[in-house]
Amino acid sequence: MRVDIISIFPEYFAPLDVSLIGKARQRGLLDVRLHQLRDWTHDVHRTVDDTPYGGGPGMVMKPEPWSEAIDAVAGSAPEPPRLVVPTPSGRPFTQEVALAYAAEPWLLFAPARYEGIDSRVMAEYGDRLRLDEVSIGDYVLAGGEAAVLVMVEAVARLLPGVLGNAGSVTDDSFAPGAMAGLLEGPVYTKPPVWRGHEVPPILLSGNHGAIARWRRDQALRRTVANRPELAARLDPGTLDKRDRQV
Ligand SMILES: NC(=O)c1ccno1
Repeated sequence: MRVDIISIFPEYFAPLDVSLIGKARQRGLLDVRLHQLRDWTHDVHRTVDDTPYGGGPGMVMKPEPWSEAIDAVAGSAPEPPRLVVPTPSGRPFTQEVALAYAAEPWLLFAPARYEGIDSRVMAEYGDRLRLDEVSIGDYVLAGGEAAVLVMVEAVARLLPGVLGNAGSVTDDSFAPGAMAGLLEGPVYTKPPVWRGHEVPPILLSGNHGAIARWRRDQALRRTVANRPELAARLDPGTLDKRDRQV
């Protein structure tokens, strides 16, 4: 997968050089290319923003630098990238969206600063680059860069070969299949007793069927406790009799 990121703070993405993502890049599983938006300005101050039409606080990012940058990166590629713009006013970025992005050969992220990008940029590229305006949560950041880091990590870990243990993906919270719509339950490792806290005996039983049942019960309980709105949306068809007793 190729990932291009256009930003006025490309240095913000240094974390993509470390850990799993860094290793995936070294192994050629992920090709991340960073671009400085100001390289597509033509004034001495390398200006990327201006005051908003209609008045109001803050500044709006000018359309010209963005369109020149996007055209330079995505160009007239026969199979152009999907353009992803992080914004609090976007649709929710969920595990389902991450899975969809992981199936894309090329993503182009356009994190904004200030009050956002002139909306005509989205109108210009909406169809051709399958524009997706997404939000990582109901809060406002100083810019979209942190949201891009979150999305790149959520997507990259789904790529074949990135995680050492592919099973980690199938057991994820929100993963499709048996865990669909459920939060992950508690996890434990050695020692069996720590400061008087015992590991639940079922996990030491070796009874894999009972362990799987216990883990699902715990996932259901945590989902009901922490995300009742998700629990309410669980497909009754996926709940068995035992689930209903939880
Ligand atoms: N919530 C978000 O995704 C976001 C992006 C930029 N600022 O906030």
